[in-house]
Amino acid sequence: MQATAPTAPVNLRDVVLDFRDLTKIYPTPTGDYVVLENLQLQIKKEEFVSIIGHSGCGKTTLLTMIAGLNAISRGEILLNEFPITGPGPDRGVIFQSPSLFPWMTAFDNVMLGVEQVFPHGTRKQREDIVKYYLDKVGLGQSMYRRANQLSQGMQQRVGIARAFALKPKILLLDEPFGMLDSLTRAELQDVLLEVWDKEKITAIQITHDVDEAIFLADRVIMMTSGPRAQIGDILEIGFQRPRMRKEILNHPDYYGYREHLIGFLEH
Ligand SMILES: Nc1ncnc2c1ncn2[C@@H]1O[C@H](COP(=O)(O)OP(=O)(O)OP(=O)(O)O)[C@@H](O)[C@H]1O
Repeated sequence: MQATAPTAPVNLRDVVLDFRDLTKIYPTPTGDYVVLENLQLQIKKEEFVSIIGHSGCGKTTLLTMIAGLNAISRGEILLNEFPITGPGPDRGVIFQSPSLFPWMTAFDNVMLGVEQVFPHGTRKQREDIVKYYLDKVGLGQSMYRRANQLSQGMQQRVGIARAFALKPKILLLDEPFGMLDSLTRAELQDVLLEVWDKEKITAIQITHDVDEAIFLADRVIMMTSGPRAQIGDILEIGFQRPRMRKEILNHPDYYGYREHLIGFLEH
């Protein structure tokens, strides 16, 4: 299928990430594997974007290139007009598993990153940042418990607190709730949206869950299946913010959005 990217023109002043002819090729023993080819996309400041697509189409590849952790083969990604060439504190990542130091408290796990990003503040200022975000994700009473004494959902709350506490310009989320049961998943979607609504940083999230994409995103980017994956379609989600789960589920547009996404994935 030849991909098109039917999207409304974006005002260039609002663009924070600009993907220009982005191509990724992995060398393999049987020859080059072209995962993404000539991908074009613009993401706006303060936008929440979800990316969905079949397994193996290149979503994580795309996210790790934005993070600067995976080399770009051809084309470029401009971040505020400058090409991405490596990782930096302007981009924060939340992975499926938050990789905490198990013997350290939730507080110390977040503090570790905050000390690196804000070395010039006072100890008190750094402590206030850590406490503020742990409180926001609902860990006000548990911040001095060791990470290995926390449930998976609580550990991911620490991951969310840590990512926001480092004050990135762009938040990259690689299936952050993929390992959680559906109840915890819904809880953490609410937590994420609550913190994000206050901070309004640009967020790009990979998910396999169409309901999650609709609940969280301003736009859902649908990727075609690889090899040579591109943007197949883009769906604008018009729900007002802040979003309440119950209102969204009862909204007359909800099932139209859902059918659009499922229709694309089943195509
Ligand atoms: N380092 C690598 N070397 C060679 N091929 C790779 C490498 N990393 C990923 N690939 C291949 O590139 C393709 C895209 O992988 P990627 O992990 O980006 O897909 P994805 O859409 O995130 O998949 P999933 O939804 O299953 O997580 C896959 O076919 C994968 O096997």
